[in-house]
Amino acid sequence: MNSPRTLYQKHIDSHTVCPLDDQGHVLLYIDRQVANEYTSPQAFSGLRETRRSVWRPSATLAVVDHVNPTTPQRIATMPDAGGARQVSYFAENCRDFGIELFDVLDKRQGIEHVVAPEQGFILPGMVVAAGDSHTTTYGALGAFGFGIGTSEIEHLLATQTLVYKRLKTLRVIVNGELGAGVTAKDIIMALIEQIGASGATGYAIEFAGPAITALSVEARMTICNMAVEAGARGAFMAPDDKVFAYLQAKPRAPRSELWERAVAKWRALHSDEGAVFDREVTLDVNALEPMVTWGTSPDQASPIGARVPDPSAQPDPILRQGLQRALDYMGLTPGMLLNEVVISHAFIGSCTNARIEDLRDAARVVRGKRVAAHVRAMIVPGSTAVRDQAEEEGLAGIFRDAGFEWRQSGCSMCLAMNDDVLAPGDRCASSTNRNFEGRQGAGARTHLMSPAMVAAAAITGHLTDVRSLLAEA
Ligand SMILES: CC(C)[C@H](C(=O)O)[C@@H](O)C(=O)O
Ligand code: SF4
Repeated sequence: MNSPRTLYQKHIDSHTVCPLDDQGHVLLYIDRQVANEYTSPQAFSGLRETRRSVWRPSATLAVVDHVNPTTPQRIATMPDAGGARQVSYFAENCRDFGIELFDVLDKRQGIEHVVAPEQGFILPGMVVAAGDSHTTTYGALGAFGFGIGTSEIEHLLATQTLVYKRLKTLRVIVNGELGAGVTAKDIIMALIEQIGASGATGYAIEFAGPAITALSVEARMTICNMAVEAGARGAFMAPDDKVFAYLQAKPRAPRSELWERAVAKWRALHSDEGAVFDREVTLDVNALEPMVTWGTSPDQASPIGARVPDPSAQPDPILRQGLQRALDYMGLTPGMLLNEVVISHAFIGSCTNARIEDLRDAARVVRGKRVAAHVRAMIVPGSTAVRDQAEEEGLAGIFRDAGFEWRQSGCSMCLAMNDDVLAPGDRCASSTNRNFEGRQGAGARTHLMSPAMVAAAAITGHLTDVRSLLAEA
């Protein structure tokens, strides 16, 4: 009898072309890849120099997302010369190598990790690699996604395979039931806080447990997306009926008999009873509060009701120094209440939290209220399709009426590679995934939180427990 296997082992076993050594390296077949204008240019240049072609052009979807502007009116020309070059070289590469491209004027454009699932381009059981670390997002669909570097992109485009080293497995079991106003973002932030920003380095995470099954597919994407902030190079969840329902009507999902056969296969995509994980972590979310970061690493986070930590209480001198540096950069005083931290900006966007459900969550908080006078608040939908849907549902109107800027889709202020950049000293409540120094602009300060929490901060002008506003409504 075969020994029980984890879902990770099943993904890797079914995609192993051949083992390469006895150190765990294999040649791994990759079903699909997504490419963006920022990390693909050198890979294409490499192919050009060596006169190689793309092995399977239909396995690649190309999306412009990192550098394009998000000004309310869509424009084909990039305002910045560097960005313009990246976008035009990307288009040239896609044309010459026969790859389908969603350019900025395409109605299907958006952030790659929002667009690929919404197109049904990613299906359960697939192994997906891309030149972007948040490719882990696809784990929510029962696919195995991970980020790769530029030379690997070149290898992948040329051969549809990668040299891959097996990871260790970590199962995160999430128990309990989320309270009102507490979301998937808070679960993943609490996990990262608990295990640390490199707590899952070397591991693939499988998320399981009742609190995960209870989540919508989009909420599960938030968790898999941010798992990379704990160091995981891959995160996934066993696909269930919710995933199948999510995928069924998507443009590129299989149809009729093929669909039935696919679903029957996908039902076997779970860890076997008795499968052994290298490590297991349990999280209980019954008492979980909305989380916010106060530092410059995603694990420097606390429940909104807490205070800014005091470095002098940290006995380890190295950790104490790191903590002090984070607080200096963030301009925070030890002991200060988190919900008294005044913000200048609010940003709802990114592949972590700018899907339609995120916008609905935020709109629920904002409806009938005004953004605080000293705050500049922006909404950058995760994709053009999300933007259109939000217009149709009347969410855009709610945001505009409240004083939010309603913009076009892209990575935008998640990493400030276009002209959506904060100034030194600006302080932003942000629904994104990284709060590193300078992430949203040199000298700018980022507080990560859920989109509903960003909405609450935008309204009151300071970090705020969203539950207090929901109770009022
Ligand atoms: C630009 C890209 C390499 C990067 C990533 O890999 O994640 C970006 O998307 C980010 O979020 O920092
Ligand atoms: S939205 Fe942010 S995290 Fe996501 S791909 Fe773009 S830059 Fe990276």
